[in-house]
Amino acid sequence: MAGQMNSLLKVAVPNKGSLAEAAASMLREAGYRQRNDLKDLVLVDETNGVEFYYLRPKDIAVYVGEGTLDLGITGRDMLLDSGAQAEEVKALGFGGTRFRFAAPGGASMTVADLNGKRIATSYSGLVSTYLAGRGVSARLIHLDGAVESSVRLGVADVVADVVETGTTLKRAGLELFGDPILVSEAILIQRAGVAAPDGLDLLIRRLSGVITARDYLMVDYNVPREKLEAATAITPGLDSPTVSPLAREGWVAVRAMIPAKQAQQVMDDLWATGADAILVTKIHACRI
Ligand SMILES: Nc1ncnc2c1ncn2[C@@H]1O[C@H](COP(=O)(O)OP(=O)(O)OP(=O)(O)O)[C@@H](O)[C@H]1O
Ligand SMILES: O=P(O)(O)OC[C@H]1O[C@H](OP(=O)(O)OP(=O)(O)O)[C@H](O)[C@@H]1O
Ligand SMILES: [Mg+2]
Repeated sequence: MAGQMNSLLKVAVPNKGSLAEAAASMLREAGYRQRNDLKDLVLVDETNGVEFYYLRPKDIAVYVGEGTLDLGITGRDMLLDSGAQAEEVKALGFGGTRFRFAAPGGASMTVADLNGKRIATSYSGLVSTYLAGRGVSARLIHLDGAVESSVRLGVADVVADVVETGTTLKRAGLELFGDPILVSEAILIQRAGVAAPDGLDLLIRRLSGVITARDYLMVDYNVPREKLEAATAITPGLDSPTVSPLAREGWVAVRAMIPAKQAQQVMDDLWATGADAILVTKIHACRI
């Protein structure tokens, strides 16, 4: 198969930071080779026709937007901040954050209160676009990190930063205000306004397989035939559940995929309906 490919698909992967490990794990789970040495800058996976470039996550949209690399994994917040000519192809379901304003006593503030304020952020592009869209005029103080300390240290009145658990903000004595500027997660990006590169469909199918295998479990159970309708209403499956005959008179076996987060509730509900031998198993890989 590799022999048929005339050129390798060039994919950028975060080399460090919050997304790096999760991105590499997802690619590994999808069957791609990943680097073992964190100092490697490039890894060629000839068998799968892909070349991985390990780059700073904030730079990835730039490389993809310029067309030097075909695809990249980065954060949605980073893509929008960069202003690069790249677009989101697929959300990857990890690295979830919110991008928020916060200030001391922020609980009583609104976005309109930002007029004339100094806002510290590492995402100046994202914040200036947001403020311009709302007719707010503020001074942006660009910092590379540890933005939460800027207010205490007197260089800013407000911060606009990535929030995951909110612990860092709380420690700095800051309170959130306004709607989230952006809900972010890791995404796959490609150059905007050009045809999809060869190999994109296959990569997406593989990544989708990993996401589905993480989000769903398989449930098997036996149920009296007269309870089948009630039971399959609880486990409709993605398409339709598989129903098979059982040697046991009047009973059938059912198999369906269920959302992993609801597994315990589904088992309780099935049991209450009269099902038994309820088994939940992990999906290792799939193509849906
Ligand atoms: N807990 C988190 N803190 C920061 N960013 C996170 C977190 N979880 C997910 N992300 C996402 O990861 C990306 C930030 O990547 P970045 O490489 O800046 O991470 P980092 O942990 O801040 O690394 P560093 O500060 O070492 O550069 C953004 O898309 C952000 O939304
Ligand atoms: O809401 P939390 O769960 O507390 O996580 C969010 C914090 O983590 C990140 O900082 P990081 O550790 O990357 O340091 P940095 O600011 O120097 O990038 C981010 O910039 C926030 O400060
Ligand atoms: Mg950081």
